[in-house]
Amino acid sequence: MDLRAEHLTFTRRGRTILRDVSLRMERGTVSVIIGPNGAGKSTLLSCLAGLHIPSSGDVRLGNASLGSLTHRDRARRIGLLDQKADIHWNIEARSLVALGRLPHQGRWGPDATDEAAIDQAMARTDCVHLAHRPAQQLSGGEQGRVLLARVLAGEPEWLLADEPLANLDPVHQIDAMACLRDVAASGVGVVMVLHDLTQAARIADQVIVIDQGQVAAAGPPDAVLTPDLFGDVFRVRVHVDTGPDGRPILTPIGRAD
Ligand SMILES: Nc1ncnc2c1ncn2[C@@H]1O[C@H](COP(=O)(O)OP(=O)(O)OP(=O)(O)O)[C@@H](O)[C@H]1O
Repeated sequence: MDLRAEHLTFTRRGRTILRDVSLRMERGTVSVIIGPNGAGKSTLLSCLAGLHIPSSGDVRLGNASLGSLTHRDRARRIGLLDQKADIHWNIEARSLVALGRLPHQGRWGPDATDEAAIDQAMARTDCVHLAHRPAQQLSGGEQGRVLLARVLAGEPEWLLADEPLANLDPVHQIDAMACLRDVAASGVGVVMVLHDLTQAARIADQVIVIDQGQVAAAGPPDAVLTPDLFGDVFRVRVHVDTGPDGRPILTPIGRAD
């Protein structure tokens, strides 16, 4: 079952933030959205998660319009790791992760399946030792891992993540990327916003470039991440190297203009 934006336009306070965006993402693959600041990437992710209602066009999950799903069904099927997911109240890290199971729970609270999903999500994101720490007191990177665990605990069909590597140190960036790749390999559709071009080139099956609210390009990394794109959309020159694994390393080295 795929996730599609069909001629999606989103207007807010008289400004058109997304214009006629059409995209298709498949389960079991990783799609990475890149683009300059303010291009509309986070807004697009919110539309794909069903949090913003399109001004025109539609977002469809298989044959169903997102707008036709109940909140609970949508929450079960789509997990969103938000860029601005602040932790506003004092709660232990494990209890925060447990919130990710809410769409699955009956009236009697978490059962053994829920507890196992919570534990597994915390293990995958290296958070087990943080379980009883107040989430507000964790570092930015630790909070990021706990919040990723919360989304994973919900075992969604679709995992949408806005800059999931923000604040993570190198080893946890590598672990998070491997975790998201594994999640996709298990059949989940992963869609994420990244700023790091090298990480995008390494993990993406499909790279989606958003510029000024429109799709500038979409396709496999090799086809999309070209010198022309870096110059036209990002306005930088990029040095391309090949890593020991044969995959590209992309380093912005100067302004294009
Ligand atoms: N609540 C809002 N009200 C009005 N305009 C908004 C709102 N949220 C976002 N915008 C505007 O929509 C545009 C796209 O914002 P968005 O956050 O989607 O961009 P982005 O590509 O994710 O940027 P960044 O890389 O800086 O995170 C920006 O011009 C932003 O100012």
